[in-house]
Parts: sequence; C-alpha cells; structure tokens
Amino acid sequence: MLYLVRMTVSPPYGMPPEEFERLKNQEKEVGIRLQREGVWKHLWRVAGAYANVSIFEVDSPEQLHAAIGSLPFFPFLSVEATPLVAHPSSINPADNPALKEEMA
Ligand SMILES: O=C(O)CC1=CCC(=O)O1
Repeated sequence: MLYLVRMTVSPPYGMPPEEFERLKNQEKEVGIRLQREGVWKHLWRVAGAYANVSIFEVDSPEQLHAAIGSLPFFPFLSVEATPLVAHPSSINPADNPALKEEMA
C-alpha cells in the first residue's frame, strides 16, 4: 500500500547546533536505508519550507508507523500520511496496476 507523507521538521528552540547536525546525519542514514529497502519510494523537499513530501510503500499502517517512528527526527516531526489508490484515468503503468496487466 502506498502513502503520501508530508513531514515538517521543527527542531526544538535552543538545541545546540552540533547536536542538531548529529541528528541530521543520523536522519540521512536512516532515510537512505529506508529508500534502499524500497519502503521510501520518493523524497522531495517542499520549496521554501523545512518539510518534505514522500511516497512510502508498505504492507500495513503499522509498518508505515514503524518506519516513520524510526527516524531520529521523529520527536520533532509533524506528519500527515494519506493512503493512496490507483486513479482509473492514470496512463502511467507505474501508478495504475490495471494498465500493467493490460500491457503484459
Ligand atoms: O530534511 C528532511 O526533510 C528530513 C529528512 C528526511 C530524510 C532526511 O535525510 O532528512
């Protein structure tokens, strides 16, 4: 199942910059691992904001929660997750499994 996820990062006021850098590096490592594992399919920066929009592919809402909860920034994130289904008018086989079957 696919989810559109928006994460907004709000580091706590007064966090020492070196501590923030350490967390940011850890966040990057975990984010790259989740992408390599195929869970975090797309990752985009929201222009003008300390936020991202992403596509996650998981087997369950629990797996999504575990993935997001494993992020070092988790305590400082506002997260909105929206489940997605294929749009019947999509002509992109990657987004519409029915087309993939037709083309096979
Ligand atoms: O900077 C962000 O949007 C938060 C984040 C997610 C993965 C990563 O490397 O940073």
